[in-house]
Amino acid sequence: MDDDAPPQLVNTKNINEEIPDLINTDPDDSSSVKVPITIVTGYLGAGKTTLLNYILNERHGKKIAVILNEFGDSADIERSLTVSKEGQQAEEWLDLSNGCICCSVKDQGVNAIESLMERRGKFDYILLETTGLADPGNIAPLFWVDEGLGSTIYLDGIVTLIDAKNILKSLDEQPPDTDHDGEDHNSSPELTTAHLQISHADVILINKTDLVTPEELNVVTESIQSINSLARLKYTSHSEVPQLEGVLLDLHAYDSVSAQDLDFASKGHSHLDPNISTITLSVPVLELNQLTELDAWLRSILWDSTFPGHSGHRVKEFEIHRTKGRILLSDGSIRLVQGVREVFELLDERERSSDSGRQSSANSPLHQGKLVLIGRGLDVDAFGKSLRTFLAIATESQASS
Ligand SMILES: Nc1nc2c(ncn2[C@@H]2O[C@H](COP(=O)(O)OP(=O)(O)OP(=O)(O)O)[C@@H](O)[C@H]2O)c(=O)[nH]1
Repeated sequence: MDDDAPPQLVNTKNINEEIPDLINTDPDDSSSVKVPITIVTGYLGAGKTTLLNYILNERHGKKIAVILNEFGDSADIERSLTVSKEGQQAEEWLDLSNGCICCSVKDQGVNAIESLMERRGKFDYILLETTGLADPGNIAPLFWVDEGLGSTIYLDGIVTLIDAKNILKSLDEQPPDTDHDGEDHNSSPELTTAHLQISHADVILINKTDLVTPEELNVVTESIQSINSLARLKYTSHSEVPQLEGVLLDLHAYDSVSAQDLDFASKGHSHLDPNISTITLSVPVLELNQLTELDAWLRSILWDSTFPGHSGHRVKEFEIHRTKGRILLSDGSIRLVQGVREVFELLDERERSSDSGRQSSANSPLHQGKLVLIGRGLDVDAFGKSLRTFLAIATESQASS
């Protein structure tokens, strides 16, 4: 964030003195409610800081805490997890005139959030701006899994900003040979940071639309949708998003899966990018006991990057960044599938809709289940065949035993 922005900042050096007032033992108050966090990512210069300044200066009725830091890659996260709190705390806390608070942190990713949570009650939303080189797939599971930070925070969504003028160049860049942790766990020399930021996004803001022609914008849109057909797209100039609610914030992207989103993803977007794409698989109506097989199939493709029953060497055939699905069961119930990289959940829709206060009636009925996968090297026919075969073999062996 620029040193000279945003305006009207009031320095709250003595913020710690206010903490006792914020601690409330009433279980019904805000301190027992999980706080949503939205990750704002995007390549260098895409407009992330401009977006946060915009949000911090708008009157939106939310008390938003912003964290700016160097949440770059898994090596950064590990470092920040192991550094003691007294270590290299480099925070600057600012109270903004519209009720937001802002925390500028350099390399204390997880500690910054823990320290922020000590100020609960002062804010009801967290925005985390990552560096331009961050891979959101490394960061998202920190807030999603139900332990550690995940017990006080829930991941609401990942917003990726795109520089409409430069994105095609960024997608063509030669990526580094390995990740920062020295391991080639993406196993793909073809994917750039820009690919990863697009493939993990729940919302994509195509920014800097003032710098391109409508024709150029169409090409950019097609390229992005060919990578990630699930994300909702929004066009912006100077990162201005007049309505935040439901567009950037409060998406519930990790605890709900709407039939409309899956329908949209399967609308046959072109496969322009040779490396990475979105595929949609139809899943037949399953018996309750077939969920075990579905779970085993998902573990194989997400944990081992290979189809179950694959003999011989376990080579990584593909990599999956994002998984979403609605599975219909013969008893009329629905299971939701949510995944980021190897972390995934199979959720009962009824529980989730009451959890998140959302009603599933917003979802049009599907006659069969759907599973949407975003990742590298995904061949829709091979995946469909593997899933059908695996479920059929399991059903046959259950019938004969
Ligand atoms: N013309 C134009 N310029 C923009 C727009 N959005 C942002 N900018 C400018 O682009 C530059 C980079 O914007 P930032 O918001 O700093 O981008 P960032 O993603 O935070 O950049 P890094 O922190 O370096 O990754 C700034 O000079 C902005 O004023 C836009 O929609 N149109």
